[in-house]
Amino acid sequence: MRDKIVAGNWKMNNDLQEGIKLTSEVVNMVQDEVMGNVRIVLGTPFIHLTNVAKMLTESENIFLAAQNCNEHESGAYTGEVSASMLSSVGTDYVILGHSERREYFGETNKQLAAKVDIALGHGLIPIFCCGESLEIREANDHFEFVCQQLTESLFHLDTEAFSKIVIAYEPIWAIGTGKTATSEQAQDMHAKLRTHIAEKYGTSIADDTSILYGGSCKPSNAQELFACPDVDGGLIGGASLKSRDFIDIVKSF
Ligand SMILES: O=C(CO)COP(=O)(O)O
Repeated sequence: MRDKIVAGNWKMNNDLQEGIKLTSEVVNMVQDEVMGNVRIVLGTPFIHLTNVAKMLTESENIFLAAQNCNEHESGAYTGEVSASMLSSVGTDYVILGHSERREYFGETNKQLAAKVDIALGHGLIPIFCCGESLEIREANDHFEFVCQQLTESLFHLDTEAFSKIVIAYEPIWAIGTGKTATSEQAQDMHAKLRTHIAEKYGTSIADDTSILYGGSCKPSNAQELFACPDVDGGLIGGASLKSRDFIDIVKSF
């Protein structure tokens, strides 16, 4: 059985006080309201991790994610943060290969393969992001493009290591644009990715891999997206910055 996951990606938003306030609102809502069996993940900026980790010690179903890690173990990489540092402060997940990191920081599939390895090596669960631009979709190359992102960054893993990975499909044209993929477009891609995983690792591993959708997911469309058989949750940007919206998305399952 694969996990249902709703992960917030705060991106570069919230100072420490705002992050603490948002976290405490989420923790309280999760305590007070009835919700299904969903793993909730807070993807905070690095500087929040230590504080937020301490706030989550009592919460069994709320987990902590970083938004990136460096691919090297340690050393002279000024300004970077290592996977072992993330683990040492209680981080559970790390978002890797977000399209913003690919676009603005030049991250490549090959580099991401190294980030995935080091993250797993330090006990972090990668939330591996993939997704196509509008241009690629309009050229009808989107299935091939996204499958290749998985092949090049993940398919060197052995079965045991791959079974830990969470995938997030985020079509670039839907991120922060208010333009959500239709549930049919999301389902088609998720099914395609699951088949691609099955061809490499077998159907049992593919069936157990959580594949999240991201891109303008909000309370008004989450229910329809999460009802798709191959959509196992969401990676939420803008709507994760408001506790009520974020929790309403969690409750859309
Ligand atoms: O990039 C995203 C999550 O990683 C999606 O962002 P939005 O939900 O703001 O479109």
